[in-house]
Amino acid sequence: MDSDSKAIMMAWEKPLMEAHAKAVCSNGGHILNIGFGMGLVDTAIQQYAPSSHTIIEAHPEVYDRMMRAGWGEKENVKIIFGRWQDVISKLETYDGIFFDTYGEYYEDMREFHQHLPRLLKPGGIYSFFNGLCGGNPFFHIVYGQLVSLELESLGYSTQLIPLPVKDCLGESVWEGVKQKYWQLDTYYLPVCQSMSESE
Ligand SMILES: C[S@@+](CC[C@H](N)C(=O)[O-])C[C@H]1O[C@@H](n2cnc3c(N)ncnc32)[C@H](O)[C@@H]1O
Repeated sequence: MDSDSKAIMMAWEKPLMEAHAKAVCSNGGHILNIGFGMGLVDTAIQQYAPSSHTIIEAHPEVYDRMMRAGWGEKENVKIIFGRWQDVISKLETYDGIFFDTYGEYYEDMREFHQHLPRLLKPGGIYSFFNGLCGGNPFFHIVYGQLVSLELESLGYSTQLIPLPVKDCLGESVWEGVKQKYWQLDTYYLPVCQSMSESE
């Protein structure tokens, strides 16, 4: 929750983050996650014991919380503090990449996608938190198509895997929250792969 009671990440997303982790860790190897938040996806990634697990986080309070929780001492974890835009030159290549800087704009994610061909190894899997227009079923599908087309122009095919979320989302989840950022019954989990690999 931010200082204005606007939700930016909530515990109901745990099963979704577990599904994202499973997708990006399906080849094992070296994993990159951008945006630590509550650490849900990173906790799930750790369960797959990747060879290396790089986390980029920009918010000083989130970074402090990560350090206090011992993330800095995990053997296979490398934490890069800063905005991904400012630290991208420090990155290597990865077998799995997850991107969730929710709070940033679509344009930021779009800019990140331009770096995928350099960051994602051949055969690697990319996924991102698909909260695009999560309050409107029509525009959510439109955005899903748009981002798939943009990724296609970079050489990636995108599968949007439907996951039912209605049961995780009773009214009590939103008590005290100003803006429901998600109002749909189905979450479409993106799984992107180079088109030459997925043929
Ligand atoms: C919604 S949370 C991520 C939640 C995470 N997927 C989880 O499983 O808990 C978004 C995170 O991205 C971070 N963030 C936002 N913009 C960023 C940027 N430009 N570079 C790096 N981190 C950023 C925020 O500080 C926040 O911790």
